[in-house]
Amino acid sequence: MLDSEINEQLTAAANVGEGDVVLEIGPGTGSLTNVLIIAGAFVLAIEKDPHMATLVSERFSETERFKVLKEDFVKCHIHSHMLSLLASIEPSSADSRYAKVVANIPFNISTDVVKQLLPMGDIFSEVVLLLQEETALRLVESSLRTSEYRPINIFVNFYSDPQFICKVPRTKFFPQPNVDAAVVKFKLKQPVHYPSVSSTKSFFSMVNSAFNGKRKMLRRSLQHICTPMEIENALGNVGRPATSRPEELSMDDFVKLHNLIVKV
Ligand SMILES: C[S@+](CC[C@H](N)C(=O)[O-])C[C@H]1O[C@@H](n2cnc3c(N)ncnc32)[C@H](O)[C@@H]1O
Repeated sequence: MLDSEINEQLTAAANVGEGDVVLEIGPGTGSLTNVLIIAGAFVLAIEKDPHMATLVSERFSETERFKVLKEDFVKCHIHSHMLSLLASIEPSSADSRYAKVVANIPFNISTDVVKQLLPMGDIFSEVVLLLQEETALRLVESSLRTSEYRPINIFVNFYSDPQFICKVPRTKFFPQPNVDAAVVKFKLKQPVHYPSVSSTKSFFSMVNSAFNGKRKMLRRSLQHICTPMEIENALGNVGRPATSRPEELSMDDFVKLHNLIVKV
């Protein structure tokens, strides 16, 4: 069972208020759901365990502000569910076209959640998650020239502005796990504000190839795209040395490099 303080922190981090539409993943018995509903939100929850889903649906049967889908988040068509929910709710403010995600997710689906939700800036304004602290730091704080800098950091910054809200020590949980957690907020960019690339698919494919040979220079690891000479010239145009390795390039550098060497 979670300390109620954590549910309050998650709800406050997303600034949940009257009329907000919130997606919750894995409500369990509904302790966070309850805080969200009290804050005035309409909650759409996705719960994989049918028994839990029935329990939580019974718990909130008195309110019209709660709906639960008995589905696995990883296989669920979030986009269509959210669009029909948003269309069914009377808009109370200009911002009510956008929903929020507030969730205390099982840690084993953290990457799936981040990869699925961050590119949904057309329906969500922010995604607030309780993550394992180590994952939170890797997603939010890893920066250039560190051994932790990975394609997922480029992905996170492409689609959002991430913020580490607070650490949640393991002592706040019962039973106590053997890792600490953290609240993280991803403010999602709207699609018009994504960095300008001709194709996101080819952009992330180039970034992944670059990091596949992490210790390799880009002029070697991207040879399947164009010649080493063309890569060196493009790096020069980006203002980077011809011998650059992937961990030396910021997201903006990768965007510029992609636009110079990939013709789609
Ligand atoms: C750590 S979370 C929930 C804790 C709950 N929010 C609370 O405040 O007590 C565990 C819940 O996520 C559900 N769950 C696990 N994997 C899921 C998935 N892939 N999709 C949806 N729900 C999932 C589990 O059935 C369980 O109810």
